[in-house]
Amino acid sequence: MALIKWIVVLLNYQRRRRSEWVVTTAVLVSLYSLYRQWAERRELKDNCPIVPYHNPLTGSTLEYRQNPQAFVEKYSAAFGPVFRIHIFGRLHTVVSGNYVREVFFNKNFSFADGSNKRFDLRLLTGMPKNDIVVEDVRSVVVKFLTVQMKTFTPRAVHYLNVGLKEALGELTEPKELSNLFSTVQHMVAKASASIFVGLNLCENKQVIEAFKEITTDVGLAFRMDNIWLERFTMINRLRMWYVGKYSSRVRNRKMQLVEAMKPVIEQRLQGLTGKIPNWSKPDDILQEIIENYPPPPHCKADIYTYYTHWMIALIFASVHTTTEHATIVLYRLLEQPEIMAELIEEQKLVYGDNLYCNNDEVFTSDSIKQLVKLDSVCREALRAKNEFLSLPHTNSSNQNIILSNGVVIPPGHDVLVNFWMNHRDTDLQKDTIGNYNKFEPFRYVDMHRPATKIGDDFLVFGEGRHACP
Ligand code: HEM
Repeated sequence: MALIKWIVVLLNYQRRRRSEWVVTTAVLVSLYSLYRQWAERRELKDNCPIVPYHNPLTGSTLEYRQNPQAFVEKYSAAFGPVFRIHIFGRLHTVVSGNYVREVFFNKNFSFADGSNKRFDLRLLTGMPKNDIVVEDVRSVVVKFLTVQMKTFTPRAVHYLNVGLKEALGELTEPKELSNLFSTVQHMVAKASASIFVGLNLCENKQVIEAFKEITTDVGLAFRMDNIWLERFTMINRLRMWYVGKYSSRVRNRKMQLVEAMKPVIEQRLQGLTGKIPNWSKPDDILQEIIENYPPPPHCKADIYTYYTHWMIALIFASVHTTTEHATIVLYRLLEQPEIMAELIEEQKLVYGDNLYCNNDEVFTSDSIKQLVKLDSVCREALRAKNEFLSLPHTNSSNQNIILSNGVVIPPGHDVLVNFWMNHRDTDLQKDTIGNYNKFEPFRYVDMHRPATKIGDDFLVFGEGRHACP
């Protein structure tokens, strides 16, 4: 009996200690957050309006997440193109209208630093610091991908078709799908792999799995929508580092890619030294990287992992983004199926009988440019997509940046781009149709605004020095 009493006392004591810990931590966290807010607001001594909020710990985050469209419309109408909000645990400045270019074109604003606070690819996938820098990734895309569009376009079209057949089988009769994303994801992964790692590796199931899944794996291993945790940049960086180092989900996926690529990299390195008779240089991005970007002297990763990190950087830039945006376009077409007939008519005009003769070579970048109606559907679907406050940019310099209206952005402070309002701004949008809350498929026909033309009125690919190449 005495023993039971003693155990109960001990358990109660432990429970009390645990609650004391929880309460103490909560108090410290709250005090720290309040102090940070006070310090931030003291630093921001301009007259920029701040969206009112009642709870100093959560700010406007819940209101924004509940209905982002209503939120941005309400406060843009109330405060104009530049205002501040307390969101995601910190004060941010929101910019819209022509002010967005003051952010995109200023070299002291960094998209990489802004997005790394919430999603640092290097930490999350265990890539050593400085082995691969974003400027080099951009150069690779510009020098070896954009320039070679003529060669790569028919290949991409071919492998999109192969991917479609693999995902759905031979389509001899209509098939019902529960969603489009996974089919498009398979198609995009297949086409991207054919260009990034080449024609042999794109037949490897493990490689395609990794191309498809690695972004989701990282997203599942690291969730950044915890309203209490998101304010702590350092703790979140630690969490990201932990995922990159210890998450078995991420590590296994990475190893899957390394193991598949190892023999191919080995063979290519030997081929370059002339040890393989009749070896011909493969025509893909991996080959260009092997030849032009050898591991830097400080690189501690083995050569296979180093080149795999390159592919991971390219996958993160391209596979999920392309899948998501292509899916958005397809859903818009499903919403208004009557548009299809016009698009098929346009394709018949451009390609004639070639459309049905299974010859991917006819899909050149020049012929695709003639599909102006399809292009307009793509641009319009992306203009009208559900994106609100995004593309965070941090002032990465050690001095204040002053916007042309006098608003001061101190070092380390983040700016969010008001994507939603710019895409509906009647001063910026130049077409004659108007009605920007509606999807108008042929809004851009004859407007000389193809889906690739970026600007203040179309921010899907960013703008300025770091716009999507
Ligand atoms: C629909 C698909 C895509 C979308 C919506 C998209 C969107 C974006 C956005 C918003 C940025 C940041 C721009 C800025 O900071 O101003 C970006 C940067 C970038 N994108 Fe894309 N992207 C797409 C596809 C691709 C593809 C296929 C590649 C090729 C590998 C790619 C490579 C890059 C690179 C390398 C950067 C970094 C540029 C830099 O920092 O200088 N993207 N993209």
